[in-house]
Order: sequence, then structure tokens, then C-alpha cells
Amino acid sequence: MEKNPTMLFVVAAALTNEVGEILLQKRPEGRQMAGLWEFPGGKVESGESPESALVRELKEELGIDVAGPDLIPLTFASAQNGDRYMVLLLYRCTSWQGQPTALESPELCWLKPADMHALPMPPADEPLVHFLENWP
Ligand SMILES: Nc1nc2c([nH]c(=O)n2[C@H]2C[C@H](O)[C@@H](COP(=O)(O)OP(=O)(O)OP(=O)(O)O)O2)c(=O)[nH]1
Repeated sequence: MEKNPTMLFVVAAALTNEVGEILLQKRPEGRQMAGLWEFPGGKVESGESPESALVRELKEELGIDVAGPDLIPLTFASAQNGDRYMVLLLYRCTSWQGQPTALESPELCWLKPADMHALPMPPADEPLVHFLENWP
């Protein structure tokens, strides 16, 4: 029997450009947490590694190609998410192929971590933003 059927694993990327800005995308209407700004990513599907899930999500959501080894584990958050408990793994990524394009989201923006407080984000992201602000 599955040991932890209630645990939800989510992977997300802090895609960082050459001036230290990080890409956020707006969650579309009709979805859970619609209108909030998030790090690109999504749920790890059955049988996937976290890294292969994030490579897949970044292709689906932004049209970019990322190599698994370019995803550097950074920190994580844990929080209730609906009726499940979520572990959100955040990776840093500074190298990718292609131009990030909003394929599944109404809007993208590049922001310094200190400026993220001005945007509404999911509650689980608050400690992630705090971590990024204090990260070298
Ligand atoms: N991508 C992402 N998801 C986040 C963040 N913070 C946060 O609480 N979440 C939550 C929102 C969702 O409940 C969950 C991610 O699920 P999702 O709906 O985006 O996943 P998905 O792309 O696999 O979509 P689906 O197949 O389930 O429709 O994690 C974040 O910064 N980035």
C-alpha cells in the first residue's frame, strides 16, 4: 500500500537572469489560486523524478528547454494544499534554451526577490521569497 497517499509534491523554478531578476507567472483564471503570482512549475506525476517533472513543466508552461543538471536544489516549503499536505521544492536555474513565453499563463514578470512582496502570491511561497531575498 502507498505509504503517503496524501502528500503532494510540487516542483518550481527560480529562473534567474543575468541581473538577478526571477521569473514569476500569473496563475490563470479558473484554476486553484487564480490570479496569484507563482514560480513556474507544477505537480510531480507518478513515476517522475522531481527534476524531470520540472523540466517537463518548464517546457509546457514557458517553452524553454532546461537540462536536468542545471536545476540546482535551493530550498523547500511545506504547507497544507486543499485536502493534501504539499512539499514544494524550489530549484534555481540560470541556464536554459529559448525565450520564456507565457504559454499557459496570462502574464509573466521578472522581479528582484525584494519586489515580490508587492504581488499576491500563494501563502506557501512567502518563506521561499524570504529565502531568495537573503540568498547571496
Ligand atoms: N507552480 C507553482 N505552484 C505553486 C506555487 N506555490 C503554491 O502553493 N503552488 C501550488 C499551486 C497548486 O496547488 C500546486 C501546483 O499545481 P498546478 O495546478 O500548478 O500543477 P500542474 O501544472 O501540474 O497542473 P494540473 O495538471 O494539476 O492541472 O502548487 C508556486 O510557486 N509555483
